[in-house]
Amino acid sequence: MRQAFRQRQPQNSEFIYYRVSPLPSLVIQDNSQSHLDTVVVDRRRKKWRPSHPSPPPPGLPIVGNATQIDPVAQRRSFSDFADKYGEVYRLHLPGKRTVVFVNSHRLVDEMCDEKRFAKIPSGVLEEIRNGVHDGLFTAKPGEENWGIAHRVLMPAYVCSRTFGPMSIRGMFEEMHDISTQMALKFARYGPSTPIPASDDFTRLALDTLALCSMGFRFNSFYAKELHPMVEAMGNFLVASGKRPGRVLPSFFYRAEDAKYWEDIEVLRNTAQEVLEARKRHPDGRKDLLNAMLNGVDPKTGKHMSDTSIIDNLITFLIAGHETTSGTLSFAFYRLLKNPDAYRKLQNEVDEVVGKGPITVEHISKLPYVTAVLRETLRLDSPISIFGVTSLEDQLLAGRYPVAKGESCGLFLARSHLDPAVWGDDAHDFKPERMLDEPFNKLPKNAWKPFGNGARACIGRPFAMQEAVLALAMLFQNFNFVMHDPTYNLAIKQTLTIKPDNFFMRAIIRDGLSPTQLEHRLAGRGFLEESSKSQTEESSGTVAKGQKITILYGSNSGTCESLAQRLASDASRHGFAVDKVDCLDTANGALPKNQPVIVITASYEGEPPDNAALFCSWLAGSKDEKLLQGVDYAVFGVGHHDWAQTFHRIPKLVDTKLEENGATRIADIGLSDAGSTDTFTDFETWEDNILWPALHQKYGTENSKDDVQPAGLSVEITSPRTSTLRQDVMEAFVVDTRKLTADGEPVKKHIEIALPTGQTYRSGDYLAVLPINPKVVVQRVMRRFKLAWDAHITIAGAANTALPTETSMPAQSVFSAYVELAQPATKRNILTLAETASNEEDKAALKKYANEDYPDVLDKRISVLDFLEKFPTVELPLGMFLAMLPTMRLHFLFSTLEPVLRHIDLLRA
Ligand code: HEM
Ligand SMILES: Cc1cc2nc3c(=O)[nH]c(=O)nc-3n(C[C@H](O)[C@H](O)[C@H](O)COP(=O)(O)O)c2cc1C
Repeated sequence: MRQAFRQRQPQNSEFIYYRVSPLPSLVIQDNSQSHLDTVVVDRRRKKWRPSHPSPPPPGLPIVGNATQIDPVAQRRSFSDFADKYGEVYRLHLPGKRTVVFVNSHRLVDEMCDEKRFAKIPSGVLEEIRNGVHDGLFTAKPGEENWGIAHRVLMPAYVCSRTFGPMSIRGMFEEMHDISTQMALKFARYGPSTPIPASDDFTRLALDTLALCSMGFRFNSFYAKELHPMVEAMGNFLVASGKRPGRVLPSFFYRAEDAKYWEDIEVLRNTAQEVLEARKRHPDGRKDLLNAMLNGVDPKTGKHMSDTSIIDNLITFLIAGHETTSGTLSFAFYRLLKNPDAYRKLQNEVDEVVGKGPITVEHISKLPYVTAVLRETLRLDSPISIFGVTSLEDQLLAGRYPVAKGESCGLFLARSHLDPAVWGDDAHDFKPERMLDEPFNKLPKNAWKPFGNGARACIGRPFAMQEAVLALAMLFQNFNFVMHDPTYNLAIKQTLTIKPDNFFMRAIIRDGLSPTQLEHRLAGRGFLEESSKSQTEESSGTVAKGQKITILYGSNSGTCESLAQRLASDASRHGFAVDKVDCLDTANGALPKNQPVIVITASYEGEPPDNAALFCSWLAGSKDEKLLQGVDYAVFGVGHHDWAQTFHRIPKLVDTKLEENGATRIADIGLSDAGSTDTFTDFETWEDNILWPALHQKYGTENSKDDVQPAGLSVEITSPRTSTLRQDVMEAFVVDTRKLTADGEPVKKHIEIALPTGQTYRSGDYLAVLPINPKVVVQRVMRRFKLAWDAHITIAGAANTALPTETSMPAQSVFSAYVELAQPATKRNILTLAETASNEEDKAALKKYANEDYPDVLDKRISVLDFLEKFPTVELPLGMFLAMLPTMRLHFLFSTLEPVLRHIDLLRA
């Protein structure tokens, strides 16, 4: 039985008794109580006064707060709790488990005291332990293998030449090898291809770890399929994440469990093969496997056992890949959202590394790059929470009780924003606060992305060297832009967190081709290329005319469409468009020997999202020779409502380009979107100012043959008939007339012009592939609560004549591909009855399917009619679609003689 203990309440002079569960005592579910709601009152004293004003998260019996934690976004749930309950709260989980979460620096600091709290793997870590046992990450306190591995490996991780048999520095070349693969992949994608940041950084981290830890190449940048070990690891981690949340008896998870153990076997067998191969063919590689094989524990004199080596080989992959890739992905996101930091980082790389190859000596000379990573790890710690267990019954901050053996979570996503440490701008990305001097003065335990004490991350120097190298190499050779400039951080959570759906584009700097970049990265000097494109670059001309670059800064699309319009006009004026893209793609690199036309807006006096990096670079440059040789013209769009900053950005770009040595070839054009038509203003500027100035400067002239605006190349298809495999052609209805009086059943005279090549004789049938009336389609959209522009994609394996694996507007599907008016079949109605939530509706529907079915046929009651009549029916859209016949031909019979190529019909 655990010890009860006493505390004097600050608010009054009474003693109250806390006893920590699971004692036979009363659990208070009282709103007046502290966050730490498991405080239990001794039965003798039912009265208990709060030590803190906020209530705990109210939970449900048995499952406690489990249902309030979003299983795919736990971090968000914990943040919401932190908003509501402050610096500390306790959650109740199934199995009478409780976890105390701390969100402030002062409480994290207390929990970092290893005499009071220790890491004892539980939850997900316990599941991972099934695969890697007492490996470093999942070992329990006091396990011998942890001590041996820790002491053998610590020197290997120390980032200095003077320590241990090998060091992280010795792994630089192999890290460089994998970073080069990634850089070349970016280069070969080209500037327009969206790069899935998290995926490519995961490839980088995995391949680097496998190569540096065991000399093994996953070749993720080349292989389409994942290596079996990588796949098994992914499955194993996902399963480990799910297993702690199980609520049913294990019998129900037999298939999942079998797969889980199978994946563990794949991981262990692969690691074992690597180990045995190394033992058979020892080499002098400076990798972790050799460090583990050859290292001797200075304390016990023991070597690591084979099992422990295998456990730790897998552990490195698990602990090191998502964490490092998440850090790099977040760093890119933060840099792209903070142009000043982006520019400072790139300037530092340019100054320190220059244009030559990056060497290991550069790594420690890039303080700003390091600061960017530290600041990223503060705001977006990939492991945003780490756990410890209380070693005794104790009070936090002298007032919050925590029981011996109770689990605790140090929630870095909040403690890293504590204004007491980070100030009011804690949410801002400011790498300056992480430069060595301020960083070294931070309060103890304020920055904990790598965990704590003896159980802190052993891979920290490895990860930092790898990440600094990747950032330096990428920024030395590329500029980056967000693929979607309006993207805002969304988090994907697995074991760690990473940006979800974050895509960027990479534009090679210095006008290099991918081949030239390859030479530079390999330190082989500059490669003169004799390719056609290089020759064209220097002359500035291509077969179709003088090259022109068009750049836009645009959030809501006006300036982008003006840019596209200018591009489509260019050929008529003797110019060939080299590039139309956002201004950020020209950050630090404006082309020479060709005119550059800039079209941009302003937002609250700031640049549009896709021009921020460019403007930051330009505003920060004061070198009248920097842009010599660049010819430019600017058109700006603004709105007079923003009087103080009206046209601020286009005017700024226009003057700063000139100040930095570029030549203005036409006067700035400006349009006020609030008072005139911008497109007309633009055309006037184009025709009266821009093209004449360009002709004068470049000696070009308007094309004589191609005087019409180019327009877009358009292909018209009509996929419905081929998808539905109906051999019909388009015919025009020339005339329709109603032949019957109002109130009588409608009869119409319809006159149709036959398509070319079609003949018709009296008595022939006419087949029509109809379209459902708009009002009926609207009824479906309403019943299924579909937005007017909703799209539907039917999965490929479905048995249907409808198009699959293609996103189609729902309106088109319901208008043209399915029969909506078909009377419901008995089976349809019985299915509807099954999905009705109300017993009366079920009974009524069953009656329709049986004795009243003739009525259904008589009145042609469709599935849609039933759905509207019985709102309690919850039919999934997919089932509804499956019930409907695909649109078929309807046959009409003509009563009259064909007249020339027209036929006349009577339609009843
Ligand atoms: C930026 C990248 C990384 C971050 C943010 C990170 C973060 C962490 C954190 C927070 C812990 C403590 C977990 C806990 O207390 O439960 C940890 C432990 C660990 N990490 Fe890392 N890690 C990173 C990279 C790596 C790499 C590259 C490796 C392998 C080379 C690695 C290997 C380990 C190991 C083996 C442990 C367990 C140490 C022990 O308990 O003795 N980590 N890491
Ligand atoms: C939130 C907001 C802020 C704006 N701020 C300015 C401004 O500071 N100066 C200005 O001249 N126009 C301003 N405008 C007007 C836009 O620049 C103008 O609507 C322009 O056409 C937008 O171009 P885009 O569609 O290419 O993004 C602002 C518009 C919005 C919606």
